[in-house]
Amino acid sequence: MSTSVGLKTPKSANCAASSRHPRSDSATRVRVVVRIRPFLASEIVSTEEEPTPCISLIDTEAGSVDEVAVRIKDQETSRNECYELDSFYGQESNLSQIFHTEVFPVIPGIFQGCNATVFAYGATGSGKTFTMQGTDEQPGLMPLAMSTVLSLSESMGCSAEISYFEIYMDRCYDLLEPKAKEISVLDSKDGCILLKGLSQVPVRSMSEFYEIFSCGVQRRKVAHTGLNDVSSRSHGVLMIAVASHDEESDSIISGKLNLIDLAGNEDNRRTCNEGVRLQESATINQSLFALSNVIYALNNNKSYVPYRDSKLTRILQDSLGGTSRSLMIACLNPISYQEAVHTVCLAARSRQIVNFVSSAQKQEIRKEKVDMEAKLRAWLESKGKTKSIRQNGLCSPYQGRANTPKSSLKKPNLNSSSVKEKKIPKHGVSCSKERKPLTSSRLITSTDEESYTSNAVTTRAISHSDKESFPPEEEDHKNLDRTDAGGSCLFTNESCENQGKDIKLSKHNVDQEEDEKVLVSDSKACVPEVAWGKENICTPTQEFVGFPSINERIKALKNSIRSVFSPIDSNIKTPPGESPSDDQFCVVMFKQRSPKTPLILTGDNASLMSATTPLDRFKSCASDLKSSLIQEYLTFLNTASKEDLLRLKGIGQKRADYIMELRENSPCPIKSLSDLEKIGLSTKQVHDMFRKAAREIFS
Ligand SMILES: Nc1ncnc2c1ncn2[C@@H]1O[C@H](COP(=O)(O)OP(=O)(O)OP(=O)(O)O)[C@@H](O)[C@H]1O
Repeated sequence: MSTSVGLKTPKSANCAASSRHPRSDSATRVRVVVRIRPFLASEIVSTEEEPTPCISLIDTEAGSVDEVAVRIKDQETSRNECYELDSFYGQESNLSQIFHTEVFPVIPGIFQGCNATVFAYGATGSGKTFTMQGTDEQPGLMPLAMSTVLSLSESMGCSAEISYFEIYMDRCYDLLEPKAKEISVLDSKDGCILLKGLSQVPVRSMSEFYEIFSCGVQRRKVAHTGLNDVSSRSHGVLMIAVASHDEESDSIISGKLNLIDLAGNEDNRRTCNEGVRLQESATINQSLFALSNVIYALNNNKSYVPYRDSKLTRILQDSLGGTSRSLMIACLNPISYQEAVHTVCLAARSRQIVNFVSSAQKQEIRKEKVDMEAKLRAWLESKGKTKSIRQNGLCSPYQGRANTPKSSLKKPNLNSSSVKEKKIPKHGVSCSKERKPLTSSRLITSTDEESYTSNAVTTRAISHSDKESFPPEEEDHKNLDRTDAGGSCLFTNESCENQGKDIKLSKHNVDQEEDEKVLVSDSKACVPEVAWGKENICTPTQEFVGFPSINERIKALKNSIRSVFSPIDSNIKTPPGESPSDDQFCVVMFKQRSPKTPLILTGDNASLMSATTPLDRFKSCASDLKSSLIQEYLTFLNTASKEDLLRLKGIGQKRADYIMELRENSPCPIKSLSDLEKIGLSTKQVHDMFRKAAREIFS
C-alpha cells in the first residue's frame, strides 16, 4: 500500500473550474472567507436572549459581489475592527451551502490537472473540524468533496484515491496505516513533491470512504490529544487524488484536492500552556504563520514564496499557487473577540486586504478629538492648571523628537513669553462623548494585558528639578529620558471605559527632586493629552516621522527604574485629601487607538501607596516597570525603522520585512504580546527577549 505520492501538474493544464468559481481573476490568488460557528449550548447564558456574535457583516452601499466587509466588535469595550474578505458565512449558514459556493467550483479543475487546497483555519474550538468533517446529519466539506469527486470520476471514467495524514510538531505521519509511520517529504528531480511512504487508497464508494477515513480520524484523535481532549494538535490533511486519461496527448493527467483541518492557533498567554502542550502550540503557531506568509507572498505576487519554512507549506508547494486553486475558511468562535481579531487579521493579511477604518469611524474619531480638546481646556481652567501647563508643558517623550531640532528639545524657558503660546495638540486623547465624571479609581497593576497596546504615548510635563537629574551630555535625551523619571501611577476613570485611552498620571514636586507623589485624581474629567510647545505638538504614533532608537528607549527605561527605586512619597507636601500643587508634574499616558479601560488611582488606592509595606510598593513599581518595558517594546515594533528593528535581538531580516508589511496594512499591527505570534515569535522567545532587555537595563 505504501507508495511515494507525487502528482504532476501538466503545464498546459486548463482550469475548468475557473469560469465557475466566484472569483476567477487569478489562479494563484487564495480566496479567504469567514465562517461563524453557531453558539454552543454552554455559551448561551440566558434562555430568553441569545448573545450577540462578536463578528457581523457590514452593509456596504457599493455592494461588491466579490467582497464583503465584516466588523469584529468587543461587546464589553466596544472596540471594533473592520476587514474586507471574499465572503461571509454567518451562524445560520450550513455546510452544504459553503460547499456548493466555495468548494464545488474547484473540483472539476482537479480532473484537468489543477490541484486545489481548502483550509479550515481558526482558533481552538472555532469549528474547523466540524466544517471539514461534519457529522452524520450534516456532512462536512471532506465527505461532500469526496462524494462529488466520486460522481465525476464515475462519469469520466477516472479513478480516485485518498491519502490521509497529519502534520504534528512539523513531522508528517500517515493516518491510514495502523501504526504511526513518519512520512518523508522529498523533492523529485522534476520539481514535484514526493511523500515517501504515504499510503494511497483507492476509493470507489462513499461507504468505502467512510470506512477508511473514520479509522484515520480516530487515529488522529487518539495520537496526540488523548481521548478526553477534543482539541486537534495536528494539521489533518485529506488528499483526494484523481487520475484521468487525456486522449489528446495520450497521457495521464493527475490532480489532487487537499482538504485541511488545520490545528487551532492558540494564545499561549491565555491558555497558560506548559510543557509539551506549549511546544505543540508554538509549533502550530509557527507553521500557521509560515502558511500565512506563503499565501501572502502568492497574493502579492512576491518573487519569493517561502514554501520551505514549514513542513505543511512544503508539502503543499504543488497545490498552492501556480494553476492551483486555494480557499481559506477562517472559522470563528462567535464569542471571542480577541480570537476573532487574531484569526481574521491573519486571514485578511493572507488575502492582501487591509484593515480599514470606515469614513464614519474616522469622523467619530475626529469628533472625539475635538471634544477632548475642549474638555481639556475646561479641565485645565477649572483646576487652574493652564499656567502649569504653559510653564512646564506636557509632551510625549517620543513625538516630534526625530524631526525636531536639537535646540527645541531643550527644557522650555519658563520665563520666556514664547512658552505661553504653547498649544493644545491637534491630536489629543479622546474620550467618548458619553464620558461621565471621574468618580472611582483603582490602582493599576500594569499587568493587565489589555493595557499593552502599541499606540500608547507617554506625555508629561517637565519640572524645574528635572534639569538637575540629567548630566549635560544627556541634554539631547532629556525630553525622552524624563518620560518615566517620576514615580508614576496609573489613574483610572471607570466612566472612561470603552474610550480606548489609558491615562497615566504622576506628580513630581518641583522643589524636591526626589519627591514623588501619587496624584489623587481630579474628579471632573479624564485628563487628556496636552503638548508643551509648538515644536512638540503631539501627533498620533502612526504619524511619527522618526522614532528614537532602542538605546534611547532603554535609557528612558533606566530612568524609569531610577524613579522606581527612589522614595515615593517621603517628602510629600500635599496634605491628605487635597490636590497636589500645579508645580508638580503629570505624566499622561494614553492609548491612541486601542480602546481600553482607563485606570485612575485615587482614594483608597492612592493611600495604598503610602500605607502598604515597602515590599508591596516595590512589587507595584516593578509591575509598572514591566508593563512599561512591554509597552515600549510593542511601540518600538510598531514604529521603528527597519534598520532599528534589525538591531533588536530576535528580529531578523524576515521578521523585520514582515513587520513592515504588517504596518502597511494597519498602522499599529502589534497591539499586544499575543500579536507577537503574528511575526512568528513563540512565547518563550518573547520572554527570552525581555529577559535580555532587562539584563541590559541593569548592566
Ligand atoms: N456549524 C456548527 N453547528 C453546530 N455545532 C458546531 C458547528 N461548528 C462547530 N460546532 C461545535 O463547536 C465545537 C467546536 O468545534 P470543533 O471541534 O470543530 O472546533 P475546532 O476548531 O476543530 O477545535 P480544535 O482546533 O480544538 O480541534 C464542537 O462541539 C462542534 O460540534
